Amino acid sequence: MPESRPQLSAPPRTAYLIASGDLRPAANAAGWPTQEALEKGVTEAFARLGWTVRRAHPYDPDKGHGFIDSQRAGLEVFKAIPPQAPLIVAEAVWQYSHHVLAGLRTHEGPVLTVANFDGTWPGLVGLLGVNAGMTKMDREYSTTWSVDFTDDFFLEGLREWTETGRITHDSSHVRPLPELPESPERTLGAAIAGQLRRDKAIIGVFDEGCMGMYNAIIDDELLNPLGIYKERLSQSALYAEMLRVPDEEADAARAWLEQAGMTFATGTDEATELTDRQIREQLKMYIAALRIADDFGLDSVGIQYQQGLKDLTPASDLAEGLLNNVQRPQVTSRDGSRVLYEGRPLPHFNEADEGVAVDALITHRIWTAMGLDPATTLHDVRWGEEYEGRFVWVWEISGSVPPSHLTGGYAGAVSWRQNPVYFPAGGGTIKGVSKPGEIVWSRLYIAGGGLHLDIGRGSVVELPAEETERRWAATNPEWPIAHVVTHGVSRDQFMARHKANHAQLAYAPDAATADAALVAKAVAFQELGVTVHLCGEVRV
Ligand SMILES: C[C@H](O)[C@@H](O)[C@@H](O)C(=O)CO
Repeated sequence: MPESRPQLSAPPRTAYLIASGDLRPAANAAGWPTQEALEKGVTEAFARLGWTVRRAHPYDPDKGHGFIDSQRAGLEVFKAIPPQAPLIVAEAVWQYSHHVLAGLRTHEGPVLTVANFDGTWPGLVGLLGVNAGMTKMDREYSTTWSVDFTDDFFLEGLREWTETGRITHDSSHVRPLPELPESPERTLGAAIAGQLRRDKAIIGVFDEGCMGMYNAIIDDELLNPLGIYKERLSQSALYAEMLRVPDEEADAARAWLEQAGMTFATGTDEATELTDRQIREQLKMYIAALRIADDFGLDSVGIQYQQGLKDLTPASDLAEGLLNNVQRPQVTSRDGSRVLYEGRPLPHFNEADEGVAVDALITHRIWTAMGLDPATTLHDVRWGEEYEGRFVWVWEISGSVPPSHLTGGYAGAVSWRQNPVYFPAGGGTIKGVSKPGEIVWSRLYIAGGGLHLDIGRGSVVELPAEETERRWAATNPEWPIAHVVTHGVSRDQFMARHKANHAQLAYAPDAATADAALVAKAVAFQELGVTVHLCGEVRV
């Protein structure tokens, strides 16, 4: 018989604190000082309310951090937490949600996720990821964030949570998609949805479940009614195909990129610098991904890259940004007889995020039908600060965007080595500054057992070069940056509402065209049975 465990009771005015971490030891050790500062700020703020914060798991001196660094570790930690205790999930780094979701699923007390509003490590990204995981599993939670843990918004939120077990946020910026008048965009959206349902499409997933992102897995039973089916592929097959690509083909792709104006910041130290060998392997991955996509007739593809591949070969980012761009080095079938996906992107969903896969596929089709640049990408919702009186987000995906999104296009794209903390085998990014312009932003997510889309308008704005450099230095300078202003959505409204670590964006040439494209996209999703929410100032 399994032994029963004694019932643990929750002490009064005490919250337990857990910290989910990365799976990669280097990332956990590097982010630990920032996590300590967050926990100190949170503990002091609770103390002011007469509450004690008790850490539920210790710092490990051998590992150099105090994060929960595996699902198993998470299960063990939860055994010692009284089931009814108020529980804080504190996140200052990127974290793998599955480390704690099992425990959170059955925990009976109120849960509060909290992050430092700071760009040093992707803690806000981690917070949004775990929130989205709990949203998908219908686990109730509250969430908050703070720059220095002394502001009224934060303290008032903690007071409310300690008194009621909940924090209420302002969601007055969200409304359902209303009945829309006849328009060419409405017709287009409905037609794109009809075609997808009728003819169906395939998204190819090279290993599902990247970095513990439970929220980024869309179950087939939710996905298939949209007409979208998964082709489950293995990263081993991708690597095997890379081995078949001759050096000359990869080198021709590199020559094409350099001809187009892209530069590579290369060196010779494999451990810390970007090398010609790494770039060659990355371009073999680009070619191999297109060939496998062609073999399986894919409409979109995603490479998770992490677990496994990161220890074998350089980062997938260079391949990913190129796949999402219309103009890119030409790739033929293995026998050289056919150009693959000629003159168009093969929409790629980074980190195998299937919410991105669906969004990118539909965006690609609508933007193409409207004669717009269909290049679309996700970004991490990384951080942000006010600049001259308005809040400007740092949206910064961890490696690459399609070069047409950058000021200067390929000429504005520089490839830097990925950070050894996350990417031991190196590889180059596609770094640059996203061009100023009008955008449609969105996110597909699972809530209440169904699919939802939040969609809004925004602008990518230009900031002075020094401000861009400051923001890069405060985050990851090797990654592409977008200075995003969300229309009619404040920082706190966005943070409270957003159900993903990622946000999708696509450009339009002017505001009126962006409004029209948003209508077509919203209608397409609605026709597919997705519940559409308009966020902020949106003209429909
Ligand atoms: C390298 C990092 O782990 C990133 O991959 C991470 O911050 C994310 O992109 C999460 O969306």
